[in-house]
Amino acid sequence: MDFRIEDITEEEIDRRLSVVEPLTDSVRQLVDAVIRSEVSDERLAAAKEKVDAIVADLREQQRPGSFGTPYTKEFIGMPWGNAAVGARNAVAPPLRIQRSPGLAECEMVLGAAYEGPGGCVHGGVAALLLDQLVGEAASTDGLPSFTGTLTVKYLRPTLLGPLSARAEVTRREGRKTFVHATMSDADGVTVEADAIMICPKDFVLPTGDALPPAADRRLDR
Ligand SMILES: CCCCCCCC(=O)SCCNC(=O)CCNC(=O)[C@H](O)C(C)(C)COP(=O)(O)OP(=O)(O)OC[C@H]1O[C@@H](n2cnc3c(N)ncnc32)[C@H](O)[C@@H]1OP(=O)(O)O
Repeated sequence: MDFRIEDITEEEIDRRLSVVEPLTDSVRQLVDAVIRSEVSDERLAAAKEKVDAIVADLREQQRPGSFGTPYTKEFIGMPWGNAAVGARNAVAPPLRIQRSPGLAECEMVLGAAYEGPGGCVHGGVAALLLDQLVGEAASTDGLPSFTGTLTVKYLRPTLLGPLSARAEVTRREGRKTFVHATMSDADGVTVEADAIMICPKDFVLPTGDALPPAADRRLDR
């Protein structure tokens, strides 16, 4: 796992985000436009040429493999490639997660890129987002927790559009944290999930350091 340390300030994080987040948003717009565009085949083919040129430009300098999760020395996490919340990942819906002890919540608008059955959210996307949320809720005490088991129950179709999601810790037993999560539309809960999150035994950072005290850790931003 890549938890490398990057020695930068919060101001530098903000500066980098101010550059990449608008780019990621534009790529999200691109994805949505490709799905829904009804322009001619010729214009679609011309768009491909332009996109290929942008890709070639960006690939002139790129890191090998994935983005990983760098941390500052103050243990602020930068999971910017994350599939659910990555600031540089256009696949991730633009979630803004609110955290308080044992609780993670967010509101979102899921559009055409997240479709499963016609007009409805893909079940795997709902599971992805709830998986992230249970991880965030379990980690609000600063202990990194991995999903051991995630059980998802789809109560009724979730229509694309404005939605909210919530995950709450229900109990802790040693390294195990139990979390209940829901996804809801304006009429109530559409998907619910229960997770057993586990803090791996003897967790140490790849730098060889033990984790700092929980109060000093901010696993995400
Ligand atoms: C802020 C960040 C948010 C991030 C959100 C993202 C969430 C994710 O998607 S994480 C990625 C998906 N999950 C994974 O890849 C995890 C892969 N699995 C593993 O790494 C390990 O199996 C891990 C860490 C879950 C458990 O390993 P380990 O620490 O060795 O567990 P182990 O010591 O055997 O067991 C500890 C306890 O957990 C239980 N347990 C172990 N595995 C599981 C499991 N899969 N499900 C439920 N319980 C389990 C054991 O029964 C044991 O219970 P008890 O103490 O009561 O006997």
